[in-house]
Amino acid sequence: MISVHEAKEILSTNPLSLPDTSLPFQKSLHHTLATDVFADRDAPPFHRVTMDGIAIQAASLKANKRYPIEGIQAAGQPQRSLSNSNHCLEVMTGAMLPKNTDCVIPYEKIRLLDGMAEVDSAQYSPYQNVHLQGTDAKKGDRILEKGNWIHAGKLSVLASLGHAQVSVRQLPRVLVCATGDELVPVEQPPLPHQIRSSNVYMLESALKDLGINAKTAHLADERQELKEGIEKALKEYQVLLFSGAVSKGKFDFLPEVFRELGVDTLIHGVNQKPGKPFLFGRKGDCFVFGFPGNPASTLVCFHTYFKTWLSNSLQRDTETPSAILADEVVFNRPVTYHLLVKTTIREGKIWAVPIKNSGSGDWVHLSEADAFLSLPADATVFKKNEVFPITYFHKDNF
Ligand SMILES: Nc1nc2c(c(=O)[nH]1)N[C@H]1C(S)=C(S)[C@@H](COP(=O)(O)OP(=O)(O)OC[C@H]3O[C@@H](n4cnc5c(N)ncnc54)[C@H](O)[C@@H]3O)O[C@H]1N2
Ligand code: MOO
Ligand SMILES: [Mg+2]
Repeated sequence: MISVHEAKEILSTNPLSLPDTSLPFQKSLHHTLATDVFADRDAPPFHRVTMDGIAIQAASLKANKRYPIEGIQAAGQPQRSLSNSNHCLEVMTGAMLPKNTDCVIPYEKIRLLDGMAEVDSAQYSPYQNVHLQGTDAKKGDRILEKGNWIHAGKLSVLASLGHAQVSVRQLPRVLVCATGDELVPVEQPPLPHQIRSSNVYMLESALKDLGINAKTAHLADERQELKEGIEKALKEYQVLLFSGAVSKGKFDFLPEVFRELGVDTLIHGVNQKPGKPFLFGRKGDCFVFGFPGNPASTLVCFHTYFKTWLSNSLQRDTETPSAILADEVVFNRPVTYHLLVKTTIREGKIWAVPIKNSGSGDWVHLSEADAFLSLPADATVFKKNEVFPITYFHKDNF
């Protein structure tokens, strides 16, 4: 059976080819930038007032000096000019610093009386409380890079730079398909031998976190139904995510049906726990992921394989975070062990606390985990304080 590393190699040599597309910037959230983005002007574009108060010339300051007020410079008004160096203009946060002034004194440090502003002290220097033009970026500077993931902060940069349309990598059309005769819809009371379908919603939600609005389906453990459903889906979607029916059972028809439909199975079985029967294949430009049906297996394989593969296909910049194991773990089998954990931050470090659970079918304790550590196959004792790669379930980033 191949290792996790070998499986990832196979995935990385079979990327999905995704064209670039132009989107209104509000719709670009969670997409990957396809171009660098440059500043169209300085940031800030003018000397920006940072406190509500008065603007004066710093050189004119004396303790208890009274400045006649010439008027108000509000945010959004063209720049005013101070006509007398012993006068002041009231200024509001976000306004242009008026011409012939170089310092802002906040209202809390002055008294307003009869059209005058009296200052407390002379302890102000030039450009105090002023955000100087071009401090953060100069016109032409690169602000965002191709491959950046667009989150709320980056989306606001696109707005600030006037990118009403933005060039991004297209996200794939994905179908999430549950399999199994035992599954009933959430709204339906299950009979004693039935369970509620949950993995499909788990995958649908995990995809939403990546900006992908997937369609969902449910196919019975019935060869012909599976064949017809999948044949159609292979033509309509770029990615099919299945949960269940990939192991050794008499009704685990997926591997066989894929073969019959001409899907080239590139991975079936990985030396890992959970998720041993994981399957990956392709037919032309349509890619197929068969996640083992146990809920923890489905979720761990989604993150380990699908997410990594998508990020690679999108040429997105990624990080490989790690965390400190908070308790010793012994695992006596030579397989990669994806250990469910809950993370906490203590003394500025990320600690991973193992979640006790009864195996990959235990969805109750799965919900307590926010990540998993991947413990290597070539060791059995994993000591407290050792550092291992971590994958987060809920982190926005890849
Ligand atoms: N003889 C062997 N048996 C099994 C092996 C093996 O190697 N040899 N592998 C085990 C492992 S590991 C796993 S994981 C499971 C994987 O099974 P399948 O992918 O074939 O999935 P199913 O048989 O369809 O279901 C397994 C389990 O998961 C539940 N399930 C499935 N889909 C959903 C869903 N959408 N929502 C909620 N729960 C779901 C299903 O009811 C079963 O309980 O096989 C082991 N067996
Ligand atoms: O390895 Mo399976 O994925 O645990 O039940
Ligand atoms: Mg099975």
